[in-house]
Amino acid sequence: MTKPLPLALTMGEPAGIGGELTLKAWLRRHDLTNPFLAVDDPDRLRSIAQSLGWDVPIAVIAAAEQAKDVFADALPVLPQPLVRAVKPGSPDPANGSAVMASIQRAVLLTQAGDTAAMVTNPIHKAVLYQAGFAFPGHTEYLAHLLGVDGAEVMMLACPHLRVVPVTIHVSLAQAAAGLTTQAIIHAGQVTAQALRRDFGIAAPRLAVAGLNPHAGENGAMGNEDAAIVAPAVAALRAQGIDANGPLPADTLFHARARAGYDAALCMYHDQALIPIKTIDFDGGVNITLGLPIIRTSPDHGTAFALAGTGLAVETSLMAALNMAAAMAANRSRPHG
Ligand SMILES: NC(=O)C1=CN([C@@H]2O[C@H](COP(=O)(O)OP(=O)(O)OC[C@H]3O[C@@H](n4cnc5c(N)ncnc54)[C@H](O)[C@@H]3O)[C@@H](O)[C@H]2O)C=CC1
Ligand SMILES: NCC(=O)COP(=O)(O)O
Repeated sequence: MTKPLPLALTMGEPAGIGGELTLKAWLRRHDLTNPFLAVDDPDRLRSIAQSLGWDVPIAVIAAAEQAKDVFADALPVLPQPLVRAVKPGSPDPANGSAVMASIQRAVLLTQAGDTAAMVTNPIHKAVLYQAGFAFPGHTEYLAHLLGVDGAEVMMLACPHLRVVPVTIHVSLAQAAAGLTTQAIIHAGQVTAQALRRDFGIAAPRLAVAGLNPHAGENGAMGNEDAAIVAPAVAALRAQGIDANGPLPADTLFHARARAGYDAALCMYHDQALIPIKTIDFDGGVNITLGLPIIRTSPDHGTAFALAGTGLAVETSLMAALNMAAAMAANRSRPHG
């Protein structure tokens, strides 16, 4: 049997928990579907492993194809040197160029088909902005690198819930002011396609949350639900997508409600992310839909206070690695 293609795992913010999560994921490699390679600085990974007393041999590789042969015995690393030595918890914007280069190289590897998908370790947005990063996060940066600006859709998934924030990294005021029927339709179309292609759900059901309390209460609590959200639901239904809403968001996430849909379209970041991070912070996966490649990520951030302690929980990264592998396997299967 041929070995599955490796996944490309980025460095993330080097002062955060990404490095130790990468090492922990390799130590738990028997729980992974696919091997992975780290696009990272081999010296910093060696130094974290040594300081934590973890036995992780590092294999510096020159090409992705070498990863699957060494993975059983060593962590394969495509070298991406840091600019400055790192102190855990103390980020240095001088390393921003290496953080961005790691993301760019993972994109290129996956675009070329050398890796099955890319998985990103968390970046620290404010630190990267100081290094000239001009995007709200990976989601928008990846769309830009891949030439599909505006097509990106963020999904977060755990075994009990999938959520899609229609507006993403903007203030609450901007989310309300900038919400459009077209953005909801786009998110619904991309989500329905992903549920079919990547998650094997033949007839996906979408729940569409309202923006306002009680989905506007017939206009008494805002007119956006009737004026913006309801027309989007109607348009999605007219395209054959099983969408329902606008539904009051406060009653959308309890267990009986969740059984009624495959993904919830939410109108703003926290409406989507609070329920999933509450239900399954340690198992949530962030997925960028709408790209020509597969990208997943743990649902959490850089957790500076934990960096260097070895205490960061690796399960969200493990879930991201296995979800990327499962999505790649689904995409490579012939669809009737
Ligand atoms: N995909 C990405 O690159 C993401 C990046 N971020 C960025 O991370 C930075 C820090 O964000 P915060 O809001 O502080 O969120 P955070 O997720 O880094 O931390 C929130 C809380 O969860 C804990 N935590 C996080 N990950 C953990 C893990 N694996 N094991 C155990 N405990 C964990 C932290 O210690 C902290 O108490 C920000 O710059 C944010 O933008 C946040 C989410 C995703
Ligand atoms: N709140 C989710 C988050 O910050 C992840 O963003 P991204 O870096 O995956 O775009």
